[in-house]
Amino acid sequence: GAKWTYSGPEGQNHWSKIYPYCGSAFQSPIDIKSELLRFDPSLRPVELQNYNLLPNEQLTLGNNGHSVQISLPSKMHISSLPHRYTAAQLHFHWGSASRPAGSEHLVNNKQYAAEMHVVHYNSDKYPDMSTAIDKSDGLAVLGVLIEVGEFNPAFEQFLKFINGIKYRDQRVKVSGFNIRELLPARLDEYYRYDGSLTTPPCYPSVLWTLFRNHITISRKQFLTLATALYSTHAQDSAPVPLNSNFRKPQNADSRVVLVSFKE
Ligand SMILES: NS(=O)(=O)c1cc(-c2ccccc2)cc(-c2ccccc2)c1
Ligand SMILES: [Zn+2]
Repeated sequence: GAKWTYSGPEGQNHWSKIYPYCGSAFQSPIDIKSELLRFDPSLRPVELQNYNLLPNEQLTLGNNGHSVQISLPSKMHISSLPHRYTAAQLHFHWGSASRPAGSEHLVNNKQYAAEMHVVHYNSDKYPDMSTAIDKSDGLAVLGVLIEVGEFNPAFEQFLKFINGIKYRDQRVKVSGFNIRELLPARLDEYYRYDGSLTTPPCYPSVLWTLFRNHITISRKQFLTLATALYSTHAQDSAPVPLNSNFRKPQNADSRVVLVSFKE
């Protein structure tokens, strides 16, 4: 990706100078506060197809300088939305060893340790992700809040290879595994709102689904994620650690956040 960072002279307060949408309405993430919520009984459980990948399926685990991402096969898709949304990739946002809180969405002002995003695009209407990325019904992202707690075996399936992608643009192949195991048990309880990419170019093209329930990873797993990576290339003389890669909460404006659950 182009030159943008989360802090400093190219940090998030300056993104809108190069990427105008970053200063526009309908931005993500937001702090999901109780007063924004409206229960919507029509919100059905999220239905996922082909998330249980077999070990003979190869996935690409990569460091794009801003996050760690896993490419996903196009047979994976969301089938419970008005259009089919086909999976593209998943990636993470996290804090740092000294300041573990690094989720992008907050819930009533609570910031979690990290957040996973599973990015899908509307393959009914658009031929590929780059066509869909700036369309108002282009993308659907599933967000999962992550807390430090119990060890997470599913997380280990890719975390054990993270030392192979320490530097920007490094990639390794990892075996397929059940991506459903990275999600919380309850896919019927979630927040839903219209928002944007949380990174430049910040297109307001995302239908956000943030699951109510968090998943956990161990402190050791969190520290591995928070301390293993650099945002610079291997040959750069001044390595820059990759952590605290989260955008701060944006103005909710007059947006309502729909919820699929009561109480
Ligand atoms: N945080 S996010 O979910 O809004 C997001 C979505 C996509 C994305 C990915 C594929 C198709 C379309 C959009 C890419 C990023 C990204 C993160 C780090 C560095 C560069 C880009 C972030
Ligand atoms: Zn993201």
